[in-house]
Amino acid sequence: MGTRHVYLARHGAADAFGELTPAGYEQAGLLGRRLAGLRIDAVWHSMLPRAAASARELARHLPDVPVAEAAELVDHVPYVPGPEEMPRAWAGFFDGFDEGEAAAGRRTADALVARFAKAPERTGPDSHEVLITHAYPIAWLVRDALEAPLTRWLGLDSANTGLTVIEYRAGLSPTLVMFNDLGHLTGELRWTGFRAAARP
Ligand SMILES: O=C(O)[C@@H](CO)OP(=O)(O)O
Repeated sequence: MGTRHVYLARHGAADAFGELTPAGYEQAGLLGRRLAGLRIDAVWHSMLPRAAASARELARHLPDVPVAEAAELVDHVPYVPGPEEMPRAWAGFFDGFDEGEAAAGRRTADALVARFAKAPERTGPDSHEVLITHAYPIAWLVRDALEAPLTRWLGLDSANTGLTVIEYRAGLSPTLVMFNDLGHLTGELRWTGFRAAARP
């Protein structure tokens, strides 16, 4: 049965202007080395500079693999919970979000799923794509794969270059193979840009 292998990663660490930092380049290079042993058909990236630079850097380890922008991978808030489903801890986060922004985010989220989260034909060939994007689109694709409630994208954070793998097969629920794996990073690079409060 044809399997669509999707390797998702958040870009490397970025500065306050959204540009990749030296540590971010190192993280992206290490992710490239990790992926170098795999068959990869294409690298797609968000149009934002931190994602585009990460994709180019990791692709140095993937000779002859095409690298291209995909509009659906842009950073966006995929779903704004309604008042009755809003987790209390997140309520302040959505202050100032108007309906137009929420609708635009939802359209992008739908387009993201339509393009990258669909199973191939049952008899189709395997495919292997790397997507370099942002924390919220990754959270949305994981939520979609788990068929979890729409609000469940909240709290599914990714570290810089954290690797998430999802496999899609016709007629089956998607398989979440790994989430936010940092096995390619060592030492301080594991923690650069990491947002969890429990940093040692
Ligand atoms: O700002 C953030 O927290 C995330 C949201 O997706 O963006 P980025 O992964 O680009 O840092």
